[in-house]
Amino acid sequence: MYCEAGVSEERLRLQTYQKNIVDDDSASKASETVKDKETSEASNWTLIKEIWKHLRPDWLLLLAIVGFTTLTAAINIYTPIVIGDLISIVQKELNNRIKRPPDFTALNAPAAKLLGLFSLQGFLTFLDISLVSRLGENLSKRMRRELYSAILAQDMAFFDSHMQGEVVGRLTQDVSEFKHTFKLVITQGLKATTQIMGTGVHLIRISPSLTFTLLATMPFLYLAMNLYGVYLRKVSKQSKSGDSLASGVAGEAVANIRTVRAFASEDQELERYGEAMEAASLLNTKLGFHIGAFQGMTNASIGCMILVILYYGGKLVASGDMTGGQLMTYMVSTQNLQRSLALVGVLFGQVIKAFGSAARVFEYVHLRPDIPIKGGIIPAGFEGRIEFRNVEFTYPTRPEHQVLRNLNLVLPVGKVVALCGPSGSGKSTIAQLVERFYDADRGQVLIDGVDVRHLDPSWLRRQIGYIGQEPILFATTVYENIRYGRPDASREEVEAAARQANAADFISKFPDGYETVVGERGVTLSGGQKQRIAIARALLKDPKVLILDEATSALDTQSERLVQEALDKLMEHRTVLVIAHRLSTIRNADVIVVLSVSRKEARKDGNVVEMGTHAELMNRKGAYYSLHQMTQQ
Ligand SMILES: Nc1ncnc2c1ncn2[C@@H]1O[C@H](COP(=O)(O)OP(=O)(O)OP(=O)(O)O)[C@@H](O)[C@H]1O
Repeated sequence: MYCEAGVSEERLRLQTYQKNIVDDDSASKASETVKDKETSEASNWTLIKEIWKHLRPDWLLLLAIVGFTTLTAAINIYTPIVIGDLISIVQKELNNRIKRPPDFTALNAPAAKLLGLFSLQGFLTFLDISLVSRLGENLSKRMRRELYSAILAQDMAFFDSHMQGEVVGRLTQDVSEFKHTFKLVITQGLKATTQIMGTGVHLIRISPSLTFTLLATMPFLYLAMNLYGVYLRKVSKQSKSGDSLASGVAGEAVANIRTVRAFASEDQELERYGEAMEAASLLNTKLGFHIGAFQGMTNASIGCMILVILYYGGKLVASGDMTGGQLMTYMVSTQNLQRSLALVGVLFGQVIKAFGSAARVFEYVHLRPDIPIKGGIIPAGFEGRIEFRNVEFTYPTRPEHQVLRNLNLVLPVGKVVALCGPSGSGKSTIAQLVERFYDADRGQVLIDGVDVRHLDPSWLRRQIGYIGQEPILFATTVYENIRYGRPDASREEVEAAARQANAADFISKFPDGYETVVGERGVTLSGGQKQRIAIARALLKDPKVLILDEATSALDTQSERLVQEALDKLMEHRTVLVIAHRLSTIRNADVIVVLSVSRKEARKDGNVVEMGTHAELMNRKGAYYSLHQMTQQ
């Protein structure tokens, strides 16, 4: 069927994928799927440019935050100086207390200054946090929008080879993680960096030679951090993929909980999730190891810096180029510097992770689908003649299995063409090619004589109505579900479509009528009810071409009668392609096409075994006749 095909391949792919990411060190290799064109490693610079694109609309807000943060950092550098002044006054009064009684009024000025600084600092912190929160939300909103629109624009081959949970995970987890780190970097990181620079200047003023000795070691440290950072980013991306795959496994089971329950396969699902978690946890542990090593090295480097100060500063004091007090002040300032550097180190680890997340977000954004959702010719009129000319087709996710071979088929305007044949013979595939969910590998699918590849896909899909065996409804009201067929339809048109589809009666019996919420995928409705809502939706869409994929096969006789009646109305004056297993439903079709899975049976080595009306095919006593006899037994 349309949606369920390829589930087993998906699992196989998942297992291979998990094995890859554990065995293989290369994140890009791990994320390769059959039809994966995702770019492996976007450079940091490209990522920064992407992020900036989403930040630019808020540049004023960003500037204000940078200004406020810098001011907060300046206050943090200045406050110890005022505290020092205050201590000096106390010290002075202490020294003079033998000569005269202490005069505490001298304390008022620095105390008032401190009060002003603390109040300003509090106010700036409030501004910073609230503005950064706003900026982060705006940024993540834009990223999510762009990512979601990129996901929705992907072709079916993409959805065949990516797990639902993994795709949605990028939209939720990855964007959230990026947003969280972004906010931290803008507030804490910026402040720490400014403090590092401010304290640095302060240190140069105290002792230029000692400070330059320290600075000389910096480029080596920077280079080492950068090199290790590149590697960390790769490991981080792998670990994120592992996490997403685990959520994908759980998401799939929860989405298909009815099947899981019916097969009592809860334990099996738990085990599958456990395996995925195990793989993810191995990768996360590896990441933790490297982040630990990175931070350990940062701390050790800072310790070495202190040693340099003591050693070199001690020599300066001994040679009379520096006082003991100055060395003390220098040490205290470097302690502040060390704290800021440690914070930057911690943030650096987070930034590495966040870059991994951003890379995963923008990976999909840059993925160009082979079949776009829009663009191309929009013909002035549309008759509805469909032709398959020498079509060959293989699903991209299963290149070794050719599904359609030399298929030639015409769906005349306003006629009903029925496809029958064994399971796997390609009936649904033909329908998917009409909708251009996939492109033929060779040959052409022509709509009114124009190759579908030249037509605007969204225009084409608007001309086609599809009713499947298990209609998918959205978790909203009956009314909204019907109106999905034509969002600008009026209430009267929606109700008229429901009446035509034999749905008005049961809808009016619901206490909330058209406002009844149908639950996820329409679970609160019966199969026949869902089917009639889907028919009402299709009636409202009023398509020229209709595809009925085993639309009544899952229903009981009573329900089938109601649905069939509705379908008969829907089929009037349209080109209809019926996919059927039960031959009873296609007796009246204008043309019946019998397909085969095996090459031997088919004409000219293609898929079609026989073609004709019911009477012609019965007289021929060939494949259709045999199928008919089988269903009669
Ligand atoms: N998305 C997909 N990716 C890979 N292979 C697929 C996909 N969908 C279907 N197939 C394979 O293509 C072949 C034809 O499938 P299709 O669904 O068209 O058959 P069908 O005649 O409609 O079968 P059924 O009557 O069981 O619905 C099958 O071998 C199937 O496994």
